[in-house]
Amino acid sequence: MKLPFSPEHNPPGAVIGDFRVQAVLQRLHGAAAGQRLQIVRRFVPALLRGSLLRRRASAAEMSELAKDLYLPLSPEQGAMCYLVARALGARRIVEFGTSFGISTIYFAAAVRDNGGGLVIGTELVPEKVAQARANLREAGLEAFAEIREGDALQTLQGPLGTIDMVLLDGWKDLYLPVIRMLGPQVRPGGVVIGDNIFTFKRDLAPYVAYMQDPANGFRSSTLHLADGTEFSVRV
Ligand SMILES: C[S@@+](CC[C@H](N)C(=O)[O-])C[C@H]1O[C@@H](n2cnc3c(N)ncnc32)[C@H](O)[C@@H]1O
Repeated sequence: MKLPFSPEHNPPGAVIGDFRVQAVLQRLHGAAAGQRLQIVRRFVPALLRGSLLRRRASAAEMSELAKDLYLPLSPEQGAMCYLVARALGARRIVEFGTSFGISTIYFAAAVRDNGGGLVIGTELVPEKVAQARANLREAGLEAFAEIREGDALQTLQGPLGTIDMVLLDGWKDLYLPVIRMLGPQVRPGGVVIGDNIFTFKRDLAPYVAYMQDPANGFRSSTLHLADGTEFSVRV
C-alpha cells in the first residue's frame, strides 16, 4: 500500500514545476534526511539533561547543537506553503528560522510565480545564512529573498510592510513574542504557519492557546501534518 505522501506522489518541489528549483530542493531534502540519526544522537541527551536539571538549553546552545543541521519543513509542508502562498497571491512573506533555506526556497518560488515580491528570512548562525543565500542563488531565486543574520527579535523589528504570510520555525520560546511583534502587520486573510506543534507540545502550548483565542485576531487549527502544523488565518 502506498502512503498518501510517499515520495513517488510528492517528490520535493514537484508542485513548483521548475526543474532548477526542484533539483535544489531534492538535493537539500536528501541531505536533511541523511541527518536523522545525528539529530537523535545530539538532541536526545541535551533534552534529557534539560528535563533532569529543569533547565532549558538557551537559544545560543540550541543553535550551536544544530549549527550544521537542516531541520527543515517536510516536503509536504513545503508544498502546502507554496500552494497557500500562491492562493494568497503573496508578495511579502516573513520567516522566523531559515536554517539552510529550504522553506525560503518554497516561499521565494511562490513570490516569484505571483509576479514578484520578497521573502524576509532570519537566521542566527552566520554559516547557515551564507549557505541559505548560496542555495537560493543555485535555485535562481536570490532576487526574491533577503536573509537577515541575527536574532529574529531584532532582525524582524520595525515595520516590514503588509505581510501576506508568516512561517514560525525557529526555537520554540520565541514563537509567541515573534507573532505578537508581526501579528499587527499581517493582513486580513493572511496566513501564519507554526511548525513542530506536537514535538514541542508543552513549550508551544501558550502559542497555540494565543492563536486559537479569537480575541487575538486569528482563527487557528492544529493540522496533523508533519509533527504538527498550526495553521492560522488573520481575520
Ligand atoms: C527548524 S530550523 C528552520 C528550518 C527552515 N525553516 C527550513 O524549513 O529549512 C530552525 C532555525 O532557526 C534558527 N533560529 C533559532 N532561533 C532563532 C532566532 N532567535 N533568530 C533567528 N534564527 C533563529 C536556528 O539557528 C535554526 O537554524
